[in-house]
Amino acid sequence: MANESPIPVVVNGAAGKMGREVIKAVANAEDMILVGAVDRNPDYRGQDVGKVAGCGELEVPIVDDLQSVLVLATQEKVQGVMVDFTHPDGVYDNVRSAIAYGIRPVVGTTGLTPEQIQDLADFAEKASTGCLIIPNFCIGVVLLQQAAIQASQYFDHVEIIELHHNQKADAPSGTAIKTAEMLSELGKTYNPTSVKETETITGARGGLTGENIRIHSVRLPGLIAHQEVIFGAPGQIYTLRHDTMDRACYMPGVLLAIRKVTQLKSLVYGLEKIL
Ligand SMILES: NC(=O)C1=CN([C@@H]2O[C@H](COP(=O)(O)OP(=O)(O)OC[C@H]3O[C@@H](n4cnc5c(N)ncnc54)[C@H](OP(=O)(O)O)[C@@H]3O)[C@@H](O)[C@H]2O)C=CC1
Ligand SMILES: O=C(O)C1=N[C@H](C(=O)O)C[C@H](O)C1
Repeated sequence: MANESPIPVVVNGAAGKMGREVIKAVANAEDMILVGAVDRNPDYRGQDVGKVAGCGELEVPIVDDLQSVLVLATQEKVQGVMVDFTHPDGVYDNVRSAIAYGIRPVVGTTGLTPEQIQDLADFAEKASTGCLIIPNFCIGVVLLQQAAIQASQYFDHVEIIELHHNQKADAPSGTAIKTAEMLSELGKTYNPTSVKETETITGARGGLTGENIRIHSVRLPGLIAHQEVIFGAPGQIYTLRHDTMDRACYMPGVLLAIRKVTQLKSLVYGLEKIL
């Protein structure tokens, strides 16, 4: 880092649960400089984002106009990065805007459809701009996914249970969708059925992915983020489980992504691809 300029970082969703953690992490990273904080929640408008995040004044006010912050970021000496932890309803437009301004997106927000991800990939490719979409920044989750891929060579039956706090907007979780996609990479058809099933309560068997894997979503206060991948075979059950106890667990992955995206010229989907 010695003589290099710090990476200018804009945080979108800065007043949210994840946004506050990112503000603290970026403020403490010597090779990054926070240049903008955006959030649509009117309760925090104009407030210093460092005070909101609980890490002391940073002299960066929270604003609700992403475009103006992106324009400001383009004035920096080196190309900036936008970290997005907002909401499924706005993330696609946020990412398009950032790429249009040449600001590289690091996207933690889940809920993008496969079509939206493909469209953003095409847009990033045309603009030769790096973009990272990471459904889960936690290393423990990547390890769980890799163990699941290994187990899937030997098990034909698998279901996923994801459990989250009840403020979560999207279901199933981005992590569960990505896990099912990763299990499909072997080209297997999972869960061959031998009986005709009837659901007397719609949804009782969970949501069925294109990989023929069922995902069950639990939403309760008291939870943060948890996932089980359960494999079954005659006479045995193999369960993989990951538990998030504190959102700080995502920060090493977020900082890594901010650094890595500056070296990319296209869109990459998944933390496992940049480790
Ligand atoms: N990839 C990962 O590792 C992780 C991903 N996530 C994902 O990150 C996202 C955010 O999670 P979390 O921090 O818990 O959510 P929060 O609701 O706590 O925070 C989101 C913040 O962003 C604001 N916001 C929403 N939409 C916009 C927008 N279009 N422009 C500007 N600000 C906006 C919200 O305001 P308001 O309250 O007014 O809506 C809120 O202040 C979710 O999609 C979640 O699934 C979460 C944890 C880890
Ligand atoms: O909303 C959350 O909290 C989380 N969302 C992400 C997801 O949908 O997978 C990542 C993690 O599970 C926490």
